[in-house]
Amino acid sequence: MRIDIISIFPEYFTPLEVSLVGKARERGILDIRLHQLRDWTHDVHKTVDDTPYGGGPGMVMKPEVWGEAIDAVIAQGGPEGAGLPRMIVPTPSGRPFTQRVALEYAREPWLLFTPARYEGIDARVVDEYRSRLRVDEVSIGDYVLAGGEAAVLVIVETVARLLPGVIGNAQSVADDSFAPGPMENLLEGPVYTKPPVWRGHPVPEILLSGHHARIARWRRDQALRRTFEMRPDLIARLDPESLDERDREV
Ligand SMILES: N#Cc1c(-c2ccc3cc[nH]c3c2)n[nH]c1N
Repeated sequence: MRIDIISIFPEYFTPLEVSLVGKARERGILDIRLHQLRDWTHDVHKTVDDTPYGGGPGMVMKPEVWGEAIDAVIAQGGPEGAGLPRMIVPTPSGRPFTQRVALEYAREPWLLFTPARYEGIDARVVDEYRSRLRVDEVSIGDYVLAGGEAAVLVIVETVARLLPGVIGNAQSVADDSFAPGPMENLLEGPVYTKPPVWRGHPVPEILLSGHHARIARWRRDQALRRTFEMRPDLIARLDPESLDERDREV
């Protein structure tokens, strides 16, 4: 997968050089390219923003600069056969970024991220590229960041771990909270490792039993309880068909 990120803070993406994403890049699973938006300005101050039409606080990012930058990245071409990139615009007013959306993105050969700053990008940029590309305006949550870069970090890491070969144990991905399937809309329960007792806190006996069916049942019970406690809104979204008799008792 090829990922291009255009930003006025390319240094914000240093975390993508380490850990899981960094290793995926070293192994050639991910090709991430960073671009400094100011490289497409033409004034001595490298201006990327201006005052909003209609008045109001803050500044708006200029369409000309973004247009030249996006056109240049597209012109570089992507992976063979990839065609044009899917453009992802982080914004608090976007559709929710969920595990299901991440799975969609993980199937794409080429993603182009355009994280904004200030009050956002002139709306005509999205209008322009919707006529040429698939453009997604997405939000990573109901709170307001100072810019889109942190959202790109979240999205890239979430997508990268879904790529074949990135996570050693594919079952771990399949067992994720929110992963489509038996765990969709369920939170993962508690996890434990050695020692069997730590500061007087024992590991639940069932986990030491070696009885895999009972352990699986216990884990599902814990997931249902945790979801009920922490995210009752998700319980309402559970498909009743996916619940067995035991689930209904939890
Ligand atoms: N995604 C997302 C966002 C943002 C966000 C995204 C872009 C900009 C540009 C200026 N401020 C921004 C906030 N806030 N909260 C989210 N869930």
